[in-house]
Amino acid sequence: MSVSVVRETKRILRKELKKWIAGLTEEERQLQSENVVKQLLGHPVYQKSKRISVYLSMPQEEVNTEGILRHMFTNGKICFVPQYIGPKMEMLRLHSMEDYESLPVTKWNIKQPAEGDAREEALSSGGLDLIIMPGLGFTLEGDRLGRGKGYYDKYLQRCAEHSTGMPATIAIAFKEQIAEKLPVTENDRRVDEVLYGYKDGS
Ligand SMILES: Nc1nc2c(c(=O)[nH]1)N(C=O)[C@@H](CNc1ccc(C(=O)N[C@@H](CCC(=O)O)C(=O)O)cc1)CN2
Ligand SMILES: Nc1ncnc2c1ncn2[C@@H]1O[C@H](COP(=O)(O)OP(=O)(O)OP(=O)(O)O)[C@@H](O)[C@H]1O
Ligand SMILES: [Mg+2]
Repeated sequence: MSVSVVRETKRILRKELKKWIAGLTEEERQLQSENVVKQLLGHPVYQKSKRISVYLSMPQEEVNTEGILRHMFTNGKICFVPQYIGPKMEMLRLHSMEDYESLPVTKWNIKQPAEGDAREEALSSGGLDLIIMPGLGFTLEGDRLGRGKGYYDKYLQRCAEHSTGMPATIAIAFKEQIAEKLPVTENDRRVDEVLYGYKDGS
């Protein structure tokens, strides 16, 4: 597939996946979120990680990460969250649930630290052990379709070039976000593992 065909295919797939997710009921999304968060909290890679980046979920669109935040703050993990400004994304320190609640939302309805908010930045303060990855679609081999700005691909590229080294990556998803195959280019980085929710709670 040529680069432009991949780009167009990704665009169509993003639209389809957004529709799929929007078609789930609130209850289904909540049950799957609880299930996949439980899998993550029991995962040995999460358990041994200290410095962890987690995305702040968009209501109705993504696996809800509030349970992860609560667990991190009560279990001595050091929490970093994305801040995207223009083409660039950083991971900045988040201190508590109160800190989380007080964050402003971006024009895409994502909670994040305001521009100019002076916070510890992950790569200049020791790097990350684990990144919990958002996205619209995933394969079980770790291919990932994001929201189309390349923020995470570029961030992982920076991590790879940085002295603190490459963090582990675990994606969390609704089972409806799992695809057999996804179009990818050479900039797309695979995630180490994809965890997804089961509606029956098993
Ligand atoms: N919760 C959460 N936070 C996150 C991400 C994410 O996927 N989930 N990101 C992961 O990257 C970064 C933000 N990524 C974004 C990617 C696209 C658009 C956006 O403007 N989307 C529009 C228009 C797209 C366009 O103009 O081409 C849209 O979707 O309608 C916003 C943020 C950082 N924070
Ligand atoms: N490491 C990189 N360096 C430079 N540009 C990159 C890099 N990774 C991705 N890009 C560019 O970013 C744009 C969006 O990439 P892509 O369509 O893969 O986004 P995505 O993976 O869906 O988004 P995200 O990573 O933000 O969730 C593409 O034009 C791509 O070439
Ligand atoms: Mg990509």
